[in-house]
Amino acid sequence: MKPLYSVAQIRAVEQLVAATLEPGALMQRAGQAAANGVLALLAGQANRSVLLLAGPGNNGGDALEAAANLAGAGAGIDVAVIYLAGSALASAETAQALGRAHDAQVRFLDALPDSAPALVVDGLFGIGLARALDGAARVMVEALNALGWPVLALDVPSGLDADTGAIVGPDGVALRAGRTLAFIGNKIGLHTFEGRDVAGEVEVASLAIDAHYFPPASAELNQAALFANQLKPRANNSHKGSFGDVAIVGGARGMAGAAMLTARAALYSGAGRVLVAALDPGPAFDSVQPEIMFRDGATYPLGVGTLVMGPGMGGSALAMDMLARALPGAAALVLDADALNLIGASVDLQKRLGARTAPTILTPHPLEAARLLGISSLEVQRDRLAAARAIANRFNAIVVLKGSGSVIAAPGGAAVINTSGNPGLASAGTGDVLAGICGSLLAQGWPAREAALGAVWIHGTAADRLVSQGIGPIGLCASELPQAVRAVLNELVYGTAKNG
Ligand SMILES: NC(=O)C1=CN([C@@H]2O[C@H](COP(=O)(O)OP(=O)(O)OC[C@H]3O[C@@H](n4cnc5c(N)ncnc54)[C@H](OP(=O)(O)O)[C@@H]3O)[C@@H](O)[C@H]2O)[C@@H](O)CC1
Ligand SMILES: Nc1ncnc2c1ncn2[C@@H]1O[C@H](COP(=O)(O)OP(=O)(O)O)[C@@H](O)[C@H]1O
Ligand SMILES: [K+]
Repeated sequence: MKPLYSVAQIRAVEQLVAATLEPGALMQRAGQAAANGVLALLAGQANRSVLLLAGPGNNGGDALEAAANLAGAGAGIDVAVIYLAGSALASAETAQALGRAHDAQVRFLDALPDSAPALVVDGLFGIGLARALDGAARVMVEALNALGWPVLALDVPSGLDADTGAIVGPDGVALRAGRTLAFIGNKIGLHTFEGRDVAGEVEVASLAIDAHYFPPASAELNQAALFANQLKPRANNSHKGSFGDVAIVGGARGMAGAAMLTARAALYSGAGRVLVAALDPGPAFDSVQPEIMFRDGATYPLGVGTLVMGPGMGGSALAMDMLARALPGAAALVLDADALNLIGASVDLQKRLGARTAPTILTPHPLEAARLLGISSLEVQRDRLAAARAIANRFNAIVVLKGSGSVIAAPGGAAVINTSGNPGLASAGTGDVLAGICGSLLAQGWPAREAALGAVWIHGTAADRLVSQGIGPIGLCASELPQAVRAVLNELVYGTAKNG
């Protein structure tokens, strides 16, 4: 498991452990871990200067401890500190760390130096950040963001909400770090919304705290281990019926492409047979992918198999009627795009959705999630975990809240945050592909939660693979994903993929 903790949980662990140790011991461990991290990053570099920013609280204390350690490390490092003391008295631990930094002959500066240090260490604010950055801290963060000097954030990049991944506002700023060294445990907000961009690569320094001090994690990071029990090699004696039927219900006039992308994704991720139940007579076949069959949506039986409803479905009376018929049925459902918008606008459809007993996956992007919850997309983004959980609980379904750091939530269960994927996916049609993978895995017998976890991980990993081959992120097309999805899935099942 790759656990994620809330700030409240980390605080509780900190209190329990601190009571068993000498005062300041945890801060000293954090400072030592930070210094070790800096030394590792400086290995082999000619530039040996490090600038540490220390804020008024204990995050600042960590930076001061790290500065003292680096100055005393005998590694030829030029250590400079900018200490932005607050109006209130520093904690005893931070005051002690300040004394150690002075004793170690660390240079204290009043302003940013003229030339770039090898590394900036951000100890301005950690989990105690209570409001948007202002005054000197804000000026410094804006200047550093403009300069683009490499930054190692201690615990949390200053300005970021460690619970939600939002930049603390209103009108807030956060220091963009290339790396973050999280203390005690990994934090939710480092991995979703703005968090991935602001925190960069995240490493955890547990400060030698024993596992028994930790509560059950409030979330975890997605990894192949979470769905590995479904990755089964195929029997020789199998046939197309062994791997399920997926019908894509969509493709209203002018939007056939969305349904085609979903169908191709379902095919390339292993469904036995893939059909498009089209809302518009449109094309009779897909000339690129002739394996896909086409049916008239109006008469298609909606009560069996696996249906992916929504891609290019539109908001017509027929679309509404098909949803009303499918929701009470026994078909496993993936509901995406227009299906979600229709449900968001209809109390009757919402009731039918909530009453379902067959497997159901909802794949909203933030605006679709907002419509389902009757709030704004900004509110969804401000707490993505809470939004995904609320939809899962309200509609008794597995939910994938899409976007950077997609959140997968199950009713009453812990949420999972996905780490694969990149901005190459930020183009029209990639969500249709995701819905197709979800439907395909459901049709192959995966339980809904594993299907969602697997689909999101594979979809993101496929995009990462394409980018590593020079295909994107700029200009990566949704139609390029299915073949990469096939490669990733086969490697997972037949053993050569990294189970990251
Ligand atoms: N305790 C321990 O054992 C350990 C703690 N650890 C470390 O401590 C960190 C948490 O420390 P923390 O609680 O002191 O909070 P921190 O993030 O330093 O900021 C709070 C300070 O900032 C102030 N302030 C807040 N917002 C502000 C703003 N916008 N603009 C200006 N000021 C603002 C606030 O004062 P306020 O003005 O709100 O009264 C307060 O002075 C944690 O992330 C980890 O790095 C590790 O060493 C492990 C052991
Ligand atoms: N910056 C990003 N990083 C990672 N994944 C992303 C990013 N932007 C978009 N995605 C993913 O791409 C897909 C986009 O889906 P969606 O918004 O529904 O697009 P569409 O409806 O046009 O297909 C989702 O799976 C989403 O998580
Ligand atoms: K910080």
